[in-house]
Amino acid sequence: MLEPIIWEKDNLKLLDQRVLPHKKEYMVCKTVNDVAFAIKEMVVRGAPAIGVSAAFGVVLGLKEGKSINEIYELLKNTRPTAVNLIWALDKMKGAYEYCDGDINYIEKVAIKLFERDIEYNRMIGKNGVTVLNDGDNILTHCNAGALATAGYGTALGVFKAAKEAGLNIHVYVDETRPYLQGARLTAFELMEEDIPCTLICDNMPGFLMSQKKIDKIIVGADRIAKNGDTANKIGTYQLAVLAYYHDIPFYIAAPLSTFDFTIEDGSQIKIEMRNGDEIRKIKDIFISPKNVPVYNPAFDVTPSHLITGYITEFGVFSSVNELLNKINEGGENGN
Ligand SMILES: CSC[C@H]1O[C@H](OP(=O)(O)O)[C@H](O)[C@@H]1O
Repeated sequence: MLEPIIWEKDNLKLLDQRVLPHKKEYMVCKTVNDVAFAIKEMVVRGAPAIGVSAAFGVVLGLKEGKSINEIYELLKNTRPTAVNLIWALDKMKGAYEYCDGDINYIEKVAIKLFERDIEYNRMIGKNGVTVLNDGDNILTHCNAGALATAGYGTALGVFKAAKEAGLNIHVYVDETRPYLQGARLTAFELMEEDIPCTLICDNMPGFLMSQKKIDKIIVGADRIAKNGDTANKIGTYQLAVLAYYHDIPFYIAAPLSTFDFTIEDGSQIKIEMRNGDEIRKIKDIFISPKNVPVYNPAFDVTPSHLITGYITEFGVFSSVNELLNKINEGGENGN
């Protein structure tokens, strides 16, 4: 199993996703500033992975003697869209206040968040298998795999669980410009897992759908509002529109920590705008005029009416209300 995040007591090792798949290098984070840099520069990326890394960043910051509020603000301001970041920071701040700053207790909380992410991902995987059929061709976008989480994956966790369940599936992987999470990370993960996949350009899904070559779409998420509107990697919305037009089921795979019940709908989700050179360049080579104006939102928002279902650790739900009812019936653990 890939290990994107390794906690080693006094440092946090993060697999540098900027150089995958051809280089496997770890950035060793010894300070909270190192972790903040790693999140902002996408050394580590993916909503759950960002949250878990920030949790360990809190531990490193406290060991440096920084105040919890200073650490919280530093990490909170790295990337604005994935709610898992603030969710993890709130968990860590709550633990700090509960144990009055006992570093050993706080470290245990961070480790628990890491372990639970993997556990919940496996549950998401198993629940996701129920929406698949043997022989399905599934399209995914960006990377919602081990590299986007503590080490198993949400959307890719479904594909892993499907393989473990003996289903023969095939995955179309779009490249996902400009950071190329699909081409560089998802294709890498699926090849490592020996899950049949085909890499396509971002402009090809519509043609595949018109040929009826895609049976389902499963993607990850960065923030899901109370009404089910979902922020995910830029390009997700247009896939959902195409899926709706072609009557193809469109699923979001995400843990409860990605749901933001403090916001009513997607209009309240802050969309991260990233540096224009991410589009102007590929591997530091300009592919456009150096001073061409650029628009580079890292995410877009898919309205809930385009989403068939939400695959979570509690099960598969057609709406967020259905998920909330399940949780309220069975308590936090949903059973
Ligand atoms: C497991 S959800 C991962 C989610 O995060 C990605 O964004 P980024 O690579 O910019 O951190 C993308 O939206 C994925 O769906």
